[in-house]
This record gives sequence, structure tokens and C-alpha cells, in this order.
Amino acid sequence: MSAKVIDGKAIAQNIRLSIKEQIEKIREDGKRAPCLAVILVGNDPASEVYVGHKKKACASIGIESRSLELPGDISQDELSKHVKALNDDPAIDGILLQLPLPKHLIPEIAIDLIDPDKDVDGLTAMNQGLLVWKRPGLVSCTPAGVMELIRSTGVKVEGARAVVMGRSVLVGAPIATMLCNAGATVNCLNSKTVNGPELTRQADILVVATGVHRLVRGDHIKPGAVVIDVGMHRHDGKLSGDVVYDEAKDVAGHITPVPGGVGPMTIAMLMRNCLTAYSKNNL
Ligand SMILES: Nc1nc2c(c(=O)[nH]1)N[C@@H](CN(C=O)c1ccc(C(=O)N[C@@H](CCC(=O)O)C(=O)O)cc1)CN2
Repeated sequence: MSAKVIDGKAIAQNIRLSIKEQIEKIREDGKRAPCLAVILVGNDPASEVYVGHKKKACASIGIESRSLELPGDISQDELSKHVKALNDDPAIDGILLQLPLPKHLIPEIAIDLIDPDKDVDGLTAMNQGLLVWKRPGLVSCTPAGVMELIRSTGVKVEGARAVVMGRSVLVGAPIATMLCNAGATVNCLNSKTVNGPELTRQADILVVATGVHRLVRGDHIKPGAVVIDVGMHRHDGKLSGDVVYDEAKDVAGHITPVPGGVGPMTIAMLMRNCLTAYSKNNL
């Protein structure tokens, strides 16, 4: 049996289209467009590409974007001043600090200065805490995208056994919380987990966000499971994930490809958060 491929690109495109239509209505009512500010520190080539994708996505659906390109040797205090200035700017609805930051900077200090109502990445302690409390807030983009992809399969999350591999603040931890909030029984694995494959083989839903290339093999997967691969690795110009796709697709029931799975959803969820932040602050 071959798994159904979860087409993240198509799902993301539909979401973006719906946001575009909502923004068109806002504009027809004579209101200003939502505006996203993206902060890029230094010149990490991958970050430059992602920021480019985000600005392009904004332009394609009617969200304005401003980018703040800061030198790689900027101090924590200077970075804080820029974040605070954007907080105070009423023309800015969303603020995003592209990660990773240069090593001398502490990301959580800068992130936590972002006004939670403008935190379109959903990474402030406030928004992460609201998620745990099951209260409305801005939810991190990749985890929100992963949940949409799981829902698109029609597989019931409530009562399912879910395994999340990875516990990062950006991805693993919020996904585990969201699955838990949706009624799944969740195991969150890390590099110290003993007998990981024994646990992954019991998972109806397996989310892999380890950053380890080709870690999950076909025989680590429960037949028929939903497998979501958050990993992204570039080798010889080709992208692939944390899951050995060619093996996994013969075991899983549904699987995300890399590229074309989680990545495009991250950007679609960012667009959705921008509209949410704008609506909360302006309507
Ligand atoms: N502040 C943030 N920083 C980072 C985040 C984030 O959500 N917020 N996530 C990642 C990088 N990222 C967005 O910033 C991101 C990565 C990948 C994609 C994507 O669309 N990938 C495509 C392939 C693209 C390619 O060909 O290079 C895919 O998977 O199909 C979007 C966003 C770290 N930093």
C-alpha cells in the first residue's frame, strides 16, 4: 500500500487565496492593508531566502511588508530598541524576527519584547502560555500548519496516539501542546529517549521535527499512520526531510513530502496570523 501524499503546497495555496479575498473586502471598505515588519539580523543565506518568500507571499495577497535589515554585530540593546519602536508604530500589525539570530544574541530576550498582539510568529512567552491555557492567542506558524495538514487527512485526532519527535520551542513543544489540546494522547520524544522506535511504531500520528536527516525509517512507522515531516535538509541542491520518504510512503497512510509539505504551510499560517493581528488591532 502506498500512502496518500498530503499536498501542503495546494492546501497552503487555498488558505492564501481565502486570506487574499478577506483582504480585498477590507480594502473595498476603504481600510488600510495589514502590514508586517520582518526583522533580519546579519546575512544568513537561508534566512535571506525565507524572508524573501515571506515578503513575496505578503505582496501576492495584499499584505504590506517592511523589512528591517540589521547588521550581524548589532548589540542585544540595539535590537531591543528596534523591536520596541515597531511595537509603538501603529502602522505595523505584525512583527517577525527571523531565526536563527547570530550566536551573541539571546533570541528569547528579543522575542519576548514583541507586543504579544503583534507577535505573528506566536513565539512570545505570552502566546506560548495562552496556547497551554487553551486561550485565544497567536499560534506559532509551523505548528499551526502541521495541525492543518493533520486535519486535512480526516483522521480523528481526539483519542489518537500521537508521537512528536523533537521538543524545540519553535516546533516540537507547541505541536505537542496542540495535539494534547485536541485530545490526542501525546508522547514527546527527544535524543535521550530510550527505545524511540518502540514508541513511534505505536503512533497513529507521527510528527518528526528532529533536525536529523533521514532519522525515521519505514520500520519505525505504524502501518496506516499519518506522518508529518518537519525536517528540511539540502544535499547536492536537493531537499529532503527527517523521514526516509521512499520507505515511509509504503507503510504510512498519509505522508507529507519535503519539499511541498510543511514548509509552504509555515508561510500560509504567517499570512493568517498577520490578518488575525490586523483584525484584532483595527476592526
Ligand atoms: N521567525 C521564524 N524563523 C524561522 C521559522 C519561523 O517559522 N519563524 N521557520 C524556519 C524557516 N522558515 C521560515 O522562516 C521556512 C522554512 C521553509 C519554508 C518552505 O517553504 N520550504 C519549502 C522549500 C523551500 C526551498 O526550496 O528552499 C518546502 O518545504 O516546500 C518556509 C519557511 C526557521 N526560521
